[in-house]
Amino acid sequence: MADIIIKNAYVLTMDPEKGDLKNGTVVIEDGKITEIGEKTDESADTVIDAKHSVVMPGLVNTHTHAAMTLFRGYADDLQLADWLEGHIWPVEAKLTAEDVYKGSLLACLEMIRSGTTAFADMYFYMDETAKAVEISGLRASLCHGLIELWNEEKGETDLKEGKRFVRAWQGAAEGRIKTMYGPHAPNTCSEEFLAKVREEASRDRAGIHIHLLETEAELLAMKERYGKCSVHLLEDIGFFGPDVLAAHCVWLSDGDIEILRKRGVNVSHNVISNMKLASGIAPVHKMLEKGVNVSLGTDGCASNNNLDLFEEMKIAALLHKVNTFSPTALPARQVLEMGTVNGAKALGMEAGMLKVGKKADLIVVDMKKPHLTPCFDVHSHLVYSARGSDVRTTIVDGKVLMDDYRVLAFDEQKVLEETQKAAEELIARANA
Ligand SMILES: O=c1[nH]cnc2c1ncn2[C@@H]1O[C@H](CO)[C@@H](O)[C@H]1O
Ligand SMILES: [Zn+2]
Repeated sequence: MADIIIKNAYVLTMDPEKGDLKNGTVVIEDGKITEIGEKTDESADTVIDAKHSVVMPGLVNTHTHAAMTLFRGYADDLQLADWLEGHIWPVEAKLTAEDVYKGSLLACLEMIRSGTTAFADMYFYMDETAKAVEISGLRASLCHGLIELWNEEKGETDLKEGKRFVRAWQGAAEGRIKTMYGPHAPNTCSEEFLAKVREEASRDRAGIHIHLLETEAELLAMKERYGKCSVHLLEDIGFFGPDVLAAHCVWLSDGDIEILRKRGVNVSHNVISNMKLASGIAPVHKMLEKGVNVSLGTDGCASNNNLDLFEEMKIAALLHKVNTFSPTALPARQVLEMGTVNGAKALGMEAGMLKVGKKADLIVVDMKKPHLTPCFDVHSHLVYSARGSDVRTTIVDGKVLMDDYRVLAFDEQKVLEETQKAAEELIARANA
């Protein structure tokens, strides 16, 4: 007997060998996909009728700061340095562990509702984010943000906490939580510190999540300090490898792209954050052409201002078209790959594709909506017309987290009320 059967669905497998099934069935047992086909002889405790719906792999958000939902809409329309140093960091200084728990739980709620099944996060009080992930049922790769700022003592304290976190949570929540090291960026951490982080990560067999060449200011500061850009600096200290997740990568030269490709570095493209903070346009089409693994991230809610990866897919597809003056750049299918397969690869997760043996991390998208009618091409609809709010059912690790728009993991109203209150109190403390 299986656990869940999803029937009567348009099955978008994202598996190039299998393709799509117009009217198919997906069988789930023990957290994994055990069967995909036209029909099944199995029976199950839970049968989901997915008529007029698409079943697809859950989306993977490869760069966010979940608890920053607390700052949603708090500081908009500012220069990045002013935004971060003048507005966000002063409020972050007043954050408590409880705030981070509430903000993270709200983020998990938003992700469950908008079809994200896994995410990569870098922040502080990460035990709290891990607890929120544990309760919500999502999958995540988490790290404590290390912001050394050339202060040896702070570097040591941060690294110690980063290590404690890596060891405490690796493989937790029945394997749904992975941990990484999170040096903030090459222009906020010294060369020596970055080398030390690399060493510790290798020792612990944990990956590394870092912001990389997000702004031109970073590029200029690096050239001034080291006479080379961030990518060359990291290459020279042996930092790169397929376990590195680099967020943004906006200001890359062709030579930098070649280094990232050669080292198998995973790049998280955070198109909305880059547009909102006017950081620039990442050379995504070039990276994809060269074979770099590029996935999608929302970044935190202070620079987005939501966690809806459907929006991210659409805007990525559009921006790179206008930027290259080529309407054939980043077609819908490729953008779907970025949101699913590539994301799962970046986080080293056996998901991102509906295939027998893969983790049962999947979503059901309701296609019986005015903005999704008529439907000629499901891929096109998912990228150009659908929204996160069209997701009706979210399943992670074979567990139903949202069933036909009803969130089961926790009390949704309570999360909304408590986070609103926590955010108001936090801002009041910061302004006191
Ligand atoms: O786009 C960004 N660029 C640089 N830093 C960021 C961005 N978004 C969030 N943070 C900051 O990164 C730290 C995570 O540990 C936090 O201080 C967060 O505010
Ligand atoms: Zn970020």
